[in-house]
Amino acid sequence: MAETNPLKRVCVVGSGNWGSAIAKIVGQNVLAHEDVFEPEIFMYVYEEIVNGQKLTEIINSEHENVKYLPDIKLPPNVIAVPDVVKACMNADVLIFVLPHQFVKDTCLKMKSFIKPNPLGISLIKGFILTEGEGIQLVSKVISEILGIETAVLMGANLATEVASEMFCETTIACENDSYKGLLNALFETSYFRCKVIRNVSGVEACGALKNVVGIGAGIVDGLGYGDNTKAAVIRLGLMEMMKFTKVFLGNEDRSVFFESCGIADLVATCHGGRNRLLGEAVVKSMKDIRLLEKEILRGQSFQGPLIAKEIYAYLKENNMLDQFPLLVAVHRICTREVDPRNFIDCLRDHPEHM
Ligand SMILES: NC(=O)c1ccc[n+]([C@@H]2O[C@H](COP(=O)([O-])OP(=O)(O)OC[C@H]3O[C@@H](n4cnc5c(N)ncnc54)[C@H](O)[C@@H]3O)[C@@H](O)[C@H]2O)c1
Ligand SMILES: O=P(O)(O)OC[C@H](O)CO
Repeated sequence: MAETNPLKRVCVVGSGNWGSAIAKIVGQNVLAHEDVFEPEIFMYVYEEIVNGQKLTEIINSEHENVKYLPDIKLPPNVIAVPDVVKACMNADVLIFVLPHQFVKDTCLKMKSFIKPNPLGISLIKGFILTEGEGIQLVSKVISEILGIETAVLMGANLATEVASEMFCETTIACENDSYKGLLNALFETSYFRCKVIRNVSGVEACGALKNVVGIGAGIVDGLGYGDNTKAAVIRLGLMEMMKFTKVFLGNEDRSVFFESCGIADLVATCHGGRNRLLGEAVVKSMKDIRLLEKEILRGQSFQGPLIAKEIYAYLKENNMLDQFPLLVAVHRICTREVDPRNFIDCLRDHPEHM
């Protein structure tokens, strides 16, 4: 009888700023739990040429993702693989950490090649908008395409700070309690404190929505307002996040907003996130946001504008635009339909004040 390997093989699907930072943690943790995991992990890298060399070759020789997470060494047991099928085919655990617009295509490529029942974990903060189907949670799309159970991990986790081992917390959500030990073994470190809860959809909604509020925080920074105004953006943004989660998901569990994925991630993003940078840039320059993304992030991506568009489509279809003025204004400012200077009116006239 063929022997089955009891050790679990882990694959990280994605290798941007956050993908590389989490690969560092997971790479170290699989070595610390050699009775549970295979010692090597594969990291799927969307191949590109950097300084005349393939990025996968640079990562595998220098153990550094010089483009997306420079100056941070990855453990040598993190192996960069340019073919997603080869990266995922023997995996028992699939960690998804791609910008959400690439999730569907990537999962469709993986679909026929994965093992029967791997556990998926999505670290992706976004929604997926499909023509005719509306918006969906990323974890749901992964689960539907691949036929797997998908947990989520979201929190106040600016990747560069995590990679530099500055203390932070995160929230993991999984409906199946039996995975709790495995999830802690994969992700927890002395500087990355994980709390495992059950509310998958609530945690994921927080992760997506805070990116849009983060742009709003950048807009008030760009307009020259101070901390009180930013606090108003955070508060009104949080109220809209709670309301959206209730109407979109029927999820009324407010406790999730007090976890790291909720208020903490909102505060971190509104102060130090890439989406905040975009909001500020949109006020100071009339350039198209895709050009700003290229100039400011040089390959990384702002997820906020796409998420704002996805939310806008949902609200429009459901005749609820007037109930979410902050989320709607961010979308209209990003598309240049509305002058950023009008953003303060939307805060002043917000229904929360009525
Ligand atoms: N960066 C952070 O601080 C952070 C923290 C928490 C969560 N997140 C979330 O993690 C997710 C991934 O973000 P990131 O920061 O790791 O990425 P990133 O924005 O740094 O980089 C973009 C990535 O997309 C890849 N890519 C480009 N075209 C592609 C294609 N056609 N197919 C597949 N991949 C392609 C690039 O190679 C690169 O790895 C997002 O949902 C983001 O919101 C980011
Ligand atoms: O840099 P941002 O705005 O994409 O936010 C990064 C993380 O989501 C913060 O937790």
